[in-house]
Amino acid sequence: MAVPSGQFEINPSGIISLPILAIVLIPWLFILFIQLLPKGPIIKGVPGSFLDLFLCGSATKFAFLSGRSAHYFHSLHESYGKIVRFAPGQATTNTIRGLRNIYGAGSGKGTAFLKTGFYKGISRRNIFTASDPVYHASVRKLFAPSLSPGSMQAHAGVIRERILHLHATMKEKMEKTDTLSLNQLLYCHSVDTVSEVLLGKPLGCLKRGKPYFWTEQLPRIFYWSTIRDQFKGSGVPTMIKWMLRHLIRKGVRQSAEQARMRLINEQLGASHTRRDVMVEVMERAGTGDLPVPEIAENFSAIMLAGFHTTQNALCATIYFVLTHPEVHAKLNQELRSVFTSAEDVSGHVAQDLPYLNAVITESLRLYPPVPVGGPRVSPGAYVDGTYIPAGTEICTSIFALHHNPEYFNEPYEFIPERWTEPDCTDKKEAVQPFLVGSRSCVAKYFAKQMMQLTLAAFFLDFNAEYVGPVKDWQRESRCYAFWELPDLKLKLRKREID
Ligand code: HEM
Repeated sequence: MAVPSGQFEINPSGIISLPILAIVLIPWLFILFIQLLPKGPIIKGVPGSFLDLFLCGSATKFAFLSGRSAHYFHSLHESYGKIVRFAPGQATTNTIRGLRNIYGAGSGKGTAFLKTGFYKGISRRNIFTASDPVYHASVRKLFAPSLSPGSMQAHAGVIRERILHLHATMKEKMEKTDTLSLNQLLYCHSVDTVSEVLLGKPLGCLKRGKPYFWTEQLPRIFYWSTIRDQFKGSGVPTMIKWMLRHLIRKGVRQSAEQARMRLINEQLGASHTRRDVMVEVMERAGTGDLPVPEIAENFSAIMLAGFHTTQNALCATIYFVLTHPEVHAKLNQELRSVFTSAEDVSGHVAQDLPYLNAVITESLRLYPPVPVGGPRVSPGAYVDGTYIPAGTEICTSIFALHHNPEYFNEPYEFIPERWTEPDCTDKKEAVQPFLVGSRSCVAKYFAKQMMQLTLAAFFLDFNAEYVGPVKDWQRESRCYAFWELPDLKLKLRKREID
């Protein structure tokens, strides 16, 4: 009988019979199961899914693979409490004390919760991936002074120039259509701004109309690093690595790295027209003992860490403001009382605007760009009253901490007034999107300044309306280290200044 069009004919002799499939599959699954059984210490007294314990943390693995890890960790805390086992040798906390115990612990030998092997899978040793506290401290000492609040003020003018370029690009596009998707534009803006402040050269992504491939590698690298971490010892990562190398994307990661290092090395040799971060760092490096290739590797790491994080935060804040008309009106009123347009936004004034900063902090609370806290290895210490044996992996889920109902009234609501009303009883110190301690975000003030200036300028220059399909920004986002954002589709009009 002829098979209807669009369907495949099934040849019964051509398919593998069920018993043969079972003979092959069952031993393979059994070996995989044995390989994935926990090899580290068992955490006693920490609750978690009983079923998952015997299924090698497969629910967690699925959550990571499907981009639901932030929500999954939060739901584990809702079911099991403040410290939860999310895989046989791995635990998470969602409390302020837990956060301080893990990330605020000293960096002394034997007392610090050091970064886990997960980071080694991301790239070579640098400020972000290093677990050795001595090496990390030497790099941090070299870069941190140029990213302090005092130093950042000197870059406000450059950031404003980038913003004006962004607005000019948007206005040009608005001549053809009044509806724009801002995701890529804000990504290009973040890349150009971060590279200009750090290296003294905007990469020209906005001008080009799209990012360079190598600027977008980090989420993929994080994704594969997570898979490697979750499936370590099972042979699965080796198989995937082999397939990627030989069959699919031969050398993509390598050429991305080469392109990035070429740019940095060019800038190290170029003459700079202003005192950007690279000029300052190289002056300081003259008296230290970090070789130039190591400094270049660190510039690369710092730059990459800034691209997606700031774009995530900018997009989310614009979405939250535009979907809350009363917040939008209040913010406009504050901005217009001190600035006329994007041309005159200034870092000094923006940093002291209470409502603008409340909007930013509330957005970072609801939608922290790094939602699942960085994993650390316990040195054998108490975390919020529970002993976590040496060698166990533990983290604070920032998303779960920021939504902890013990700390926040209406934790799922966007309420900037939490940060301005003196009577508000919410626990403010529970909001730590940049983490705390010696491994917290080294560029926190840079990120904040970029947000203050970019957002102030956007709301001053445009009347905007959100016209995208999303009703719940958080639920509709996938999380692979950073968020994979929904479409920030806006209907825009240039604001007439009266
Ligand atoms: C809103 C924006 C940002 C947020 C929420 C954020 C958040 C974070 C968090 C949570 C960490 C700790 C990660 C971990 O331990 O696994 C971190 C580290 C780091 N961030 Fe950011 N970040 C932002 C923007 C930036 C920018 C703009 C840059 C650079 C231009 C940057 C550079 C770094 C670096 C280099 C580290 C590693 C610091 C160290 O270990 O000493 N970040 N950031």
